Amino acid sequence: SSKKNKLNNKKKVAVVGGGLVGGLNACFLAKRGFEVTVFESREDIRCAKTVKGKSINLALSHRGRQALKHVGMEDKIVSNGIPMHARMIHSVNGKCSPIPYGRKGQYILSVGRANLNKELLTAAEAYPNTQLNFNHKLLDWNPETGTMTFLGPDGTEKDFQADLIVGCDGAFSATRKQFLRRSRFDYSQTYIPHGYLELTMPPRNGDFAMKPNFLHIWPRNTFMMIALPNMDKTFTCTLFMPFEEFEKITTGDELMAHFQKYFQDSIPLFGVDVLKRDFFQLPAQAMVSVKCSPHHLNEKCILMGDAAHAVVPFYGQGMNAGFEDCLVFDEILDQFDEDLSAVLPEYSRVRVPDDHAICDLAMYNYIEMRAHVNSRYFLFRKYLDNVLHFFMPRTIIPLYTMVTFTRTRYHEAVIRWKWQNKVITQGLLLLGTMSTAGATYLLVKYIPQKSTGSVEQLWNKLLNLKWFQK
Ligand SMILES: Cc1cc2nc3c(=O)[nH]c(=O)nc-3n(C[C@H](O)[C@H](O)[C@H](O)COP(=O)(O)OP(=O)(O)OC[C@H]3O[C@@H](n4cnc5c(N)ncnc54)[C@H](O)[C@@H]3O)c2cc1C
Ligand SMILES: Cc1cnn(-c2ccc(OCc3ccccc3)c(C(=O)O)c2)c1-c1ccc(Cl)c(F)c1
Repeated sequence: SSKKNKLNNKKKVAVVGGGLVGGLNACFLAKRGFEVTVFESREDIRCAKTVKGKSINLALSHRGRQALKHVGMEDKIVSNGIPMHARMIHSVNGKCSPIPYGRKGQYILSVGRANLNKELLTAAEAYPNTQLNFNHKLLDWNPETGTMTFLGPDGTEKDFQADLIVGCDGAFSATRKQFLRRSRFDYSQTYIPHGYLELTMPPRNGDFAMKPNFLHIWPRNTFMMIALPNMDKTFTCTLFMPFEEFEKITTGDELMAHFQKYFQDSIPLFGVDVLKRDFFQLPAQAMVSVKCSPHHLNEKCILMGDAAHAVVPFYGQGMNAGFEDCLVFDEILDQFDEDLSAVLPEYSRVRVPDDHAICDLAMYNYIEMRAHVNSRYFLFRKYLDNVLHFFMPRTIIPLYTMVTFTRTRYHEAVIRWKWQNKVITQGLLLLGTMSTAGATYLLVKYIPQKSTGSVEQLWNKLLNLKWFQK
């Protein structure tokens, strides 16, 4: 309402971090009429040539799309993404097996990180009540007054006052520093022994080297590789290996021997020279999992995105969860009529269990894939999921489907998944018991006469047992 908007313009909100979640949050908050100021430590990536750092492309799925849709960005982002309707599982022998994600409409999108970040910054900047400040690095802030201190482009320190600070400054958040000084603030971080490295698979004869509308996966237990398509007909392949394995590969020959053994089909698609160039260009990057609680401090500050919950990338949900943070916060602002003293605690109460659940799910996937998942197991599990879901669509919904294609709260998806596993286990047990009983019955019935006495006695004893009559 205009009255509310008039009131809002008085609320000054500082968004720390102009990455994916900070960019989207700026759109949400500006759309609501707040006076939004974004502070980003890096330069404006829209002027920079290339953006080094994290993954070059990402899987965008339902949760992230719903958040983008709320600020009118979904169509633009989706139009620049490439749909992946199925996984393409690459076996060691080079065989490729597609497994659909679900019904026709269920697909995930490969989107370019840099382009997404640029689009979000441009969309935020389009609001008259938004200002973007680049080359501004948050040094610290005062929880009582809300005064922030930034290191500006000229190397001098600048203070800034806000009614609300939204910390979207990533896994190594400076905003979060103040939280760590508070009593009853829980914090944990875990580095996993795997690192990741990005390799580019060039086009072949002017077209994609592999089928583009798939999430390509080479599951090799300890080693995994995935490939997501880009608009320029390249694939960005991410190789996940323990750091100690990366350290063993120091020469081109060692690299080729490794790829011959585990990812042989990909060698002609990369080309030996490209593979060697990309592999030795940058060191493998670390992956950290961060959990904390609560996500707010007083009614002054709220953490969202990786600043609140950095997840290992084995579910393709980090950005989607961060985008959903923005949507949940917006929903609670509506619920409590923007009364921050109620909104911030409610946001932590509602969102922390879900952000912790996706942290745990991503780590579970990592451990499960590292331990069990080769291509045969991957295919078996996903076929089983799809068959059970086909015959009992309302009873059995694969966990990946709940996480990726619905907005089922992450922690509720885990509860339902555990219940489903119990149903499946008991179902299999019952099936086993019935078939054993059936087999025994047929055995007893058709065994030649002379030897049936003892078996008959046994059979009657079995039938008289209590547990048979339940
Ligand atoms: C290899 C890999 C693959 C991934 N794949 C996927 C995927 O497929 N799907 C998915 O959903 N997610 C994926 N993710 C996760 C996703 O990248 C993150 O969840 C997402 O980038 C989080 O966004 P964010 O804005 O919270 O943090 P970031 O993207 O880290 O942005 C933080 C911003 O804050 C700025 N900043 C930092 N400190 C300060 C400071 N002191 N002052 C001012 N600014 C500051 C930084 O410069 C940066 O611009 C992947 C991550 C990795 C590492
Ligand atoms: C970027 C992105 C988007 N989604 N996923 C993803 C993750 C896990 C999956 O299943 C786990 C599983 C398979 C088999 C048995 C148990 C669990 C599936 C699936 O079901 O297709 C898809 C990824 C991804 C990210 C990193 C690696 Cl290493 C990877 F392989 C895929």
